[in-house]
Amino acid sequence: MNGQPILTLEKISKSFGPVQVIDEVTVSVHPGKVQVLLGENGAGKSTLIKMMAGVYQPDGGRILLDGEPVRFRDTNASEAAGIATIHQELNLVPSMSVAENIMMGRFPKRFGMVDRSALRKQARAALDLIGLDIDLDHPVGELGIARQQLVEIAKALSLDARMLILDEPTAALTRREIAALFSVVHDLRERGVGMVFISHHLDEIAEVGDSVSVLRDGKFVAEVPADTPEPELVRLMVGRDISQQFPRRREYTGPSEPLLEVEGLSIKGLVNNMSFTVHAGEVVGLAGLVGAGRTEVVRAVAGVDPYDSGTVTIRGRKIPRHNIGAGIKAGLGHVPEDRKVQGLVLDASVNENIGYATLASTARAGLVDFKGQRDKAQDVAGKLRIRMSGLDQTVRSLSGGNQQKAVFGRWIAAGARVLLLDEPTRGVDVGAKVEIYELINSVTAAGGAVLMVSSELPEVLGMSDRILVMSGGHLSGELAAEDATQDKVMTLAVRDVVRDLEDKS
Ligand SMILES: Nc1ncnc2c1ncn2[C@@H]1O[C@H](COP(=O)(O)OP(=O)(O)OP(=O)(O)O)[C@@H](O)[C@H]1O
Repeated sequence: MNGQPILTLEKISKSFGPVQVIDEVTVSVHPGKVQVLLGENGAGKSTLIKMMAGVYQPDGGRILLDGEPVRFRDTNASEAAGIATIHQELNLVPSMSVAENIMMGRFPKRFGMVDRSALRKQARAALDLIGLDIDLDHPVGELGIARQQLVEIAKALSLDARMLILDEPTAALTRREIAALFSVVHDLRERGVGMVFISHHLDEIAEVGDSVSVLRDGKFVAEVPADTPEPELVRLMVGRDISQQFPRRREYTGPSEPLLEVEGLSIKGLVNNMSFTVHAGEVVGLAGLVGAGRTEVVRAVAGVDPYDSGTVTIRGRKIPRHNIGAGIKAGLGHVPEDRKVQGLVLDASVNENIGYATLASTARAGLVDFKGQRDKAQDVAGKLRIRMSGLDQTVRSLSGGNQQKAVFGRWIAAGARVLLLDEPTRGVDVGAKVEIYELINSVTAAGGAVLMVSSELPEVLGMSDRILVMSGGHLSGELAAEDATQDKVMTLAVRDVVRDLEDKS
């Protein structure tokens, strides 16, 4: 690539204790270009961007800023050099307004008081940089994640950032929001901003990237153009071909008894009279648009949230509402949408997190069998290929995708018979996705039942035996796997939206 890079990591290495996580990796970020970082979960992408941002210091190699060696002691130093990171967990204060967030730490003053009108003017100018037209006084916490992200980008640009690091920015966005984000990215590229982009969605790479640096096990594998065909990217990334993206197999031949029965489930304003059954050996996909009520159904069934009426029956046992423990006892496992908030004890070890639901099942004669539990955790972590230094590593320091595998592992270890999966492969790389699908197969092959919410339609179509579609809190239809297409699912998903529009016109 021509021209001087903004930033170069040159033969950079990093270890945590005895574990070398990055091994002599070189990567450059050029003005007006989007440099994609690609690699499996745990390959070292986050560690690399943390060194660009001054969160971590490398143990070997050099960082060059405009061709000159530099050392970022902390994030303030990298920010002063014009480098900003847009994290997955955003850094905004939810209760404060859009304008206050953008101007945080640099409120304009007049006669010793905050100059509100100057504050609004400067914040508006920041939003104008990316053509974002939102209410300056709106509390940030009430905006959707996509808009919060754009506010953060506007804030960074108003602080004169000339290089943006976008860490899995599309993971929690809808298609339309992704399109809006990409149009901002294209715009910034025209204006000469350099960007680093991390995503596990290979189809986004050609659309948004210029060049791709592929990492495997902390080592540089190759740098290729962003329009490299996806199968080739996968091969570079995981070191093998993935022949079948959705390897659904129906191996269960036992009786198809109902394992999960939901009758007339209603939550005021969110879910209206949902009834459905999931049988032994079955994967049922729950599809719908964001806000259709899918997660609310799953959380109510799992006992996380209360519901107003209806019943939940697991393996013939009626489960009291709002009672997580009763569900677990009946064989229920829940992989929630937000693993950090609901799924994991971040400062506990992998062993403890996986074992959390298992201790009871491996107890012998009423005694807790720690050794048995540990063996089981080791076995499950191995099957899931959780990349870790050992079972005692804290979950907080695992890479994002490996954290997701740990939540999954808990229920596999506990032998859950009914799995509720809410976006089970979010943040998970293509190779590990197939591993998770294989685990879903093994649960159903053993006579278990799976209810899966996913915003990725190909995943729902590829892995479900039956698809329930929700629209506006209702069950708007059901499709057998053989008959389901993206179009048919979408038609059912927007049914209530269309009806509302017709009623209004
Ligand atoms: N503070 C830490 N202490 C110990 N090990 C760590 C620490 N931070 C990261 N690691 C290890 O470094 C490796 C690389 O992690 P990193 O988060 O960079 O991967 P990643 O490529 O971003 O993965 P993902 O796609 O899952 O987000 C992992 O094996 C992780 O366990």
